[in-house]
Amino acid sequence: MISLISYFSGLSATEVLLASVVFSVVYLILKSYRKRVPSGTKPMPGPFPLPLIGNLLSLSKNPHLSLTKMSESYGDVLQIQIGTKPVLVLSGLETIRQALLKQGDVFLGRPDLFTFRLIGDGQSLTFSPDSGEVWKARRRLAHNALKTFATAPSFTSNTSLVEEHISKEAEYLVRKFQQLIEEKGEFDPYRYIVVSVANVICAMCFGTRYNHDDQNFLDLVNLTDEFGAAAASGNPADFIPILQYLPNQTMKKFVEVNKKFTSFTQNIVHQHYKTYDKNFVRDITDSLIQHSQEKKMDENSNVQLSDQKIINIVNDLFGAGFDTITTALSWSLMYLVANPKIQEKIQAELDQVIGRERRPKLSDRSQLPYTEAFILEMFRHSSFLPFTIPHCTTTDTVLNGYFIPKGICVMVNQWQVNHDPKLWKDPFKFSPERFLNQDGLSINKNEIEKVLIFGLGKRRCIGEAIGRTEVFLFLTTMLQQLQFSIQDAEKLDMSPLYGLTMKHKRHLFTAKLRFPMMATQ
Ligand code: HEM
Repeated sequence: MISLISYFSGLSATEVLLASVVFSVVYLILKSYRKRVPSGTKPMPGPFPLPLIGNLLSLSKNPHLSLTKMSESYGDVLQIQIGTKPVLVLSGLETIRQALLKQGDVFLGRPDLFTFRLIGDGQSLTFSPDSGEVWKARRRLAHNALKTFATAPSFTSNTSLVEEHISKEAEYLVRKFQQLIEEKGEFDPYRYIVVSVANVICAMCFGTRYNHDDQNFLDLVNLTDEFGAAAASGNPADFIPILQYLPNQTMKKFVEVNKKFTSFTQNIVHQHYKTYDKNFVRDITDSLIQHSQEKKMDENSNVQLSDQKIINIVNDLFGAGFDTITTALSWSLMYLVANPKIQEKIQAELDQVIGRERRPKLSDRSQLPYTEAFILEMFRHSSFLPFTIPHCTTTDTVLNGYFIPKGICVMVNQWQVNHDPKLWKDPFKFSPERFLNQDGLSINKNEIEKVLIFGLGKRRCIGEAIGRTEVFLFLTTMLQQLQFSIQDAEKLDMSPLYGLTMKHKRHLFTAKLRFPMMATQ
C-alpha cells in the first residue's frame, strides 16, 4: 500500500510512512483532547471512530439492533460518531427515565438536522430545533386542541365526537374489506387502513373525509413510507454534509413528500380561513384560526405566536396522526394472522363481553384485558418506533457519572428497552399473557410502565390518548366481525424495515365474516 502511494505521489516510502505516523499521532491527540472532561466526571465510552465516517459502518441496516448490541459492551450511556458528529445513545429504562424525566429540561432539545429542516418549511413543532418558549406555547396549544376534541361530546350519541369518528371509519373499513373479499377474495389491508386512519385525523383537523378510491388522497397517504425512511434516526445525510448534495433517491422523494404534505394542509387551511365562523368552531384548524385571529398571548408565557407558527401545527398533527396508527394496526393484523390462536382468544373475549348485537365502545376497554394485553404486546414486540425522534441537550450535564456536552444529538433506543432481557422474560417471544396478572382477568400495571413506544418526559407524544383509543376501537371493530388469515402462513415475512416508523413487507390477506352483517348502529 505504502509503495503504491509513494509510486503515485513521487514521495519516498519512508516519507509516506512518516506522514502516516504523523497523521495518526495528530488524530489520536485530537481524539484524546475530545475525550477530556471536567474533573469528577467520566468521558462517555464508545467504539473508536474512523476519520470522516466515524462509526457509520457499525450502524448496519438496522441501527436499533447494532446499537443494542453496542450497549451490551459499553453500557447505557455510550457515544458514537456518525460522520464527524458525536451522538449520545441512551439505553436501559432507568437511564432513559433519569435523562428524560429527572433531567427533562436538559434533554428536551431537538438537533438541527438537514432532513428536519425540510419538514413543514422548517417550521415543524415536532422536528424544528426550537425548544424554547415558542415551542412550549405551540405544544400547549396543540395539546389543548387535541384534548378539547378528544372530550367534545357527539351530537348524535352518548360518546365523544372522536369516538364517533373512529367507530364510523372502522365500520366503513370492515364494509370495504367485505366488499374486497366478495370481489377479489384477497386484499392488502395496509392500503385501506391508511385511508381510514387518515380520515379520522382529517375529520378532527379539517372536518373532511375522503373516499377509499380518491386517487389524490391515496397518493398522498401512501407517501408515508418515503417520509419514514428518510426521517429515521441515524440518516447519514444528516451527519455527513456532502451527502446532501449528491444524487440521492430517498432524499429526492423526501423533499417531494414534504412539499405535497405541506401544500395539502396549507390549501385546506386557506379554505378554512374563507369559511371561518367564530361562533361555530368545527375542528382543530378552526380552533387554531380562532386563536391566531384573536391574537391571544399564550396564557403561561406571554409568547406571541405568528399565524404561520399556529397554522403549521395542523401539518404536524396530520402527519403524526396517521402514519403511527396505521403502522400499529397493520402490525396488529400481521401478529393476528401469524398467531391464529391469539386471534381466537381475542374474539372469544369480544363475544363474551360485547356479543354481536352492538359495536365495541371505548368504555368496554377495561373489561377486555386480553385484547388490551395483545395491543401492549404488539407495541412492545414490534417496537415499530425503534427510537424516539432524536433529542439534543440544552446545556452541559452529567448522566450516570458521564460528562455530556451541550448540543449533542441524543438517540433514545426504545427497541432496546422493549427487548431488554433484564426487564422481560423471553423478550423475543410474542406473548400477550405477560401483561396479565396471575388471575388472567386484569392487566399488570407495572408491566405497562416498562413498554417504551410514546417516548417519555417533556417531548412525550401528545397524541398518545387518541392513538391508544384509535388502535383499540379499530381493532375490536374489525375483530368482532372478521376473522383474518393469509394463504401461505409459512411465507409470512415479519422482518421490520428500518425507518422512523418500521414497516413490514406487504402481504395479501383474506378474511371470513364471523356472522351475518348487522346494520350499523
Ligand atoms: C400509536 C400511535 C403513536 C405513537 C406510537 C407515537 C409515538 C410518538 C413518539 C415516540 C414521539 C417522539 C417522542 C420524543 O421525541 O421523545 C411522538 C411525538 C409526537 N407525537 Fe406521537 N405517536 C402516536 C400517535 C400520535 C397522534 C395520533 C398524534 C396527533 C394527533 C401524535 C402527535 C405527536 C406530536 C405532535 C409529537 C411531537 C411532540 C414534540 O416534539 O413536542 N402522535 N409520538
